[in-house]
Amino acid sequence: MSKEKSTIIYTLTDEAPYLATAAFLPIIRTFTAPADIEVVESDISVAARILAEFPDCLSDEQKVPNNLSALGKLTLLPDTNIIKLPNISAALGQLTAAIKELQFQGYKIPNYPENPQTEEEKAIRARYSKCLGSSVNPVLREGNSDRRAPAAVKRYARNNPHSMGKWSQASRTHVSHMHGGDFYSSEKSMVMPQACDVRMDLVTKSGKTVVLKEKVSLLEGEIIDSMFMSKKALCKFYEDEIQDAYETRVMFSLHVKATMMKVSHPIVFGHAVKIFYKTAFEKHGELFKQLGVNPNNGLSSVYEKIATLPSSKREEIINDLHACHEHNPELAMVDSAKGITNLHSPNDVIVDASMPAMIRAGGKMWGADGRLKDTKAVMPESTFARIYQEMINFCKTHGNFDPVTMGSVPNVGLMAQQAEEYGSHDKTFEIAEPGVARVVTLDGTVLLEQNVEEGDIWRMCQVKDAPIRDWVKLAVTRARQSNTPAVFWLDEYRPHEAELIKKVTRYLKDHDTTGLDIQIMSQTRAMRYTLERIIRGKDTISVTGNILRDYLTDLFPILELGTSAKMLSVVPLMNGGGLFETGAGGSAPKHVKQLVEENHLRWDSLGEFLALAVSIEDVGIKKNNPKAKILAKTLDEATGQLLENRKSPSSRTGELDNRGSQFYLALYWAQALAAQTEDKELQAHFTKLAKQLKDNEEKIVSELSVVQGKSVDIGGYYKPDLKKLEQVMRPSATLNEIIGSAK
Ligand SMILES: NC(=O)C1=CN([C@@H]2O[C@H](COP(=O)(O)OP(=O)(O)OC[C@H]3O[C@@H](n4cnc5c(N)ncnc54)[C@H](OP(=O)(O)O)[C@@H]3O)[C@@H](O)[C@H]2O)C=CC1
Ligand SMILES: O=C(O)CCC(=O)C(=O)O
Ligand SMILES: [Mg+2]
Repeated sequence: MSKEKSTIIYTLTDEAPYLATAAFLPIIRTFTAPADIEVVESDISVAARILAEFPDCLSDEQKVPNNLSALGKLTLLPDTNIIKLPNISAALGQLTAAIKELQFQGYKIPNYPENPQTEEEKAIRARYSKCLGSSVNPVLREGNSDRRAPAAVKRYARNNPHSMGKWSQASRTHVSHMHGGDFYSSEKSMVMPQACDVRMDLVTKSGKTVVLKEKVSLLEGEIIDSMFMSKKALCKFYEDEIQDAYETRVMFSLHVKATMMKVSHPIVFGHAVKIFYKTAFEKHGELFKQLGVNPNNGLSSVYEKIATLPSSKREEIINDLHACHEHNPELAMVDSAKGITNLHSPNDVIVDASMPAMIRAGGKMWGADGRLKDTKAVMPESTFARIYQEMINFCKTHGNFDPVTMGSVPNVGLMAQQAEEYGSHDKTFEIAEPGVARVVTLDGTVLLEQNVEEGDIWRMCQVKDAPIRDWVKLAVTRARQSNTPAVFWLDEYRPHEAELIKKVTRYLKDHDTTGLDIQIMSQTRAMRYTLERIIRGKDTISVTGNILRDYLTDLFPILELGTSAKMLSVVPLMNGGGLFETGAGGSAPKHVKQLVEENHLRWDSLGEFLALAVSIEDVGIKKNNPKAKILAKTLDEATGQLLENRKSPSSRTGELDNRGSQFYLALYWAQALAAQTEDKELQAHFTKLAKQLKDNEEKIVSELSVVQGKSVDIGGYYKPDLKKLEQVMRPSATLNEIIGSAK
């Protein structure tokens, strides 16, 4: 075996996964040390990213390195091995809350200038905007996405089916999307015949040329798209849908992804807020403007900004807001107990998680009275909304899916090198005045142009040729390795996808596809085809663009497994390294609340366990490290044991939680290492650990459970205090002692 030390980089992120890491890292290090694998941390939490942007405001002790940028560079190297946990893609409310907390902790960073006037304020805002929305994933995902439910996980779900709401043919739940004026209907696309630099500008009706983006460097073969969403059409759509929901007495809900589509979707969300609360916004428009109310941050922005007003004025506004509910449909709730609606904050309802939850619940969402009801799920962009309607149609006809018998839908997703929507963040603009929006080469040739009006959202997306080739290759590899049909979900009527289809057809010829079943279908057909197979217990790989990668890898796992936390989520980096993501879901804010209030962490670290196994296996293969290979294999066995013995965390306080589940993983892993005979050294080492853990099982489990039920202090939400966190997350002295001494 090579004696070279290998490194796995373990990211520190936010919220529940960060809490879980505080307990899990010491365990990991105890297991990897004998295989000469060093596990190093890299803090890419939203708090760390903010601090890294403002070294000039911090004392020397407070300064932190820009880990994200360093990791971004490492993703280009073949040796890189990163485990990436879910992180906050901050909506503005989350960003400002994090800033406030850091200021409170003594970091002298500036306030977020919501309405920057001076050059200095504009510069501060530009720095903060680097921490907004999806700003980690597009940097690290230098490869395409391979997400699937491992066999043991699928088997567990079949043997222990989660609850599923019943679908009725009489359900009135449906999806509403725009039929014109959205990105889909305006999209133009082209393939770059050669590399060149372009700019994005607006030639206004009054004859000015406003440069919106000075330079975008494009490569030969790159697909670029220009598209816009019409503000007029969007507002008319909302008016009609709100009225329709009111007349037909069905609940209204809005589903966007304001975090990942960090420029366009907050605007899309804000228009819904302004239209739903139209009379109040009309009456108090001037005052709201003065106060700096930003509807793109949801109704919570109104409540926040009016807090300083005299109580009589405040009450008047609140009454006017409430009055809007009288002539409007009922709104779906995020938290009915607290009166928090679907329009409260743009990061409360994130489409990839919210739509599957609704479909799993039989097409229902919570009403203000705490009851589940049918809903009009409004998703303005028609591009992908239709897949959900297709699934709803299917459920109405066939009833709910059965986790015991249903097949599986792994995904191969295009996302490398800021593909598609990931690359649109700095190329999305709210148009200030009517004119022609253009993508122009620096020598003046117009490549794409469209007429836009004030308030329209115009954007450019791009996808480079190399990621497309890699994506096709990954699809063929997965189809071959799993002997499963693969379907490219591509719509020939969408200009961007028509170009993709041409490339896919061409690049498929580079591979031996004999005996493989690989097809290309529009999204709705692909959904229908996949569902016809799923109810027959058959698996189908979905090969999709970036948005559907995101949507489908929550949708199918939530239906199949009850959660997307149990997904294996691998990003084979294009230059040979590996990015191993954990699960396919987010960072579960409500889990933190439960920990702080009741000292119970329901977060399931199964995603981390699965990611760790493939990450260690990667070390084993690339570094020719047989001990690592054994560690990976036995970790997989341990994960299987954990599922079989039902040692996953429970959601109920007092029962086994994340920490207990991690203890069992350690026990089963040590036992599996003790049982193997390939490596005597590892066997001897872990036999002792396995015995100690087993002998103390009862004591450890009791130490982990006795602390539950009381509130705890972790010293911060976005930047917890390390000592306090360690105390809370590692409450078993016995376990700590055994893990510490075994290293
Ligand atoms: N890869 C990434 O970095 C991603 C980051 N995010 C970020 O995460 C945050 C929250 O996003 P949201 O859309 O609310 O989605 P989440 O996936 O965080 O939450 C939805 C629900 O899913 C369940 N869940 C998710 N993961 C786990 C797990 N490991 N163990 C147990 N239950 C789990 C929980 O439901 P319950 O408790 O009811 O069982 C949770 O409340 C946002 O800030 C978002 O930007 C979102 C997606 C991906
Ligand atoms: O990048 C993000 O903001 C979210 C990513 C996500 O939801 C996913 O990868 O599933
Ligand atoms: Mg997602």
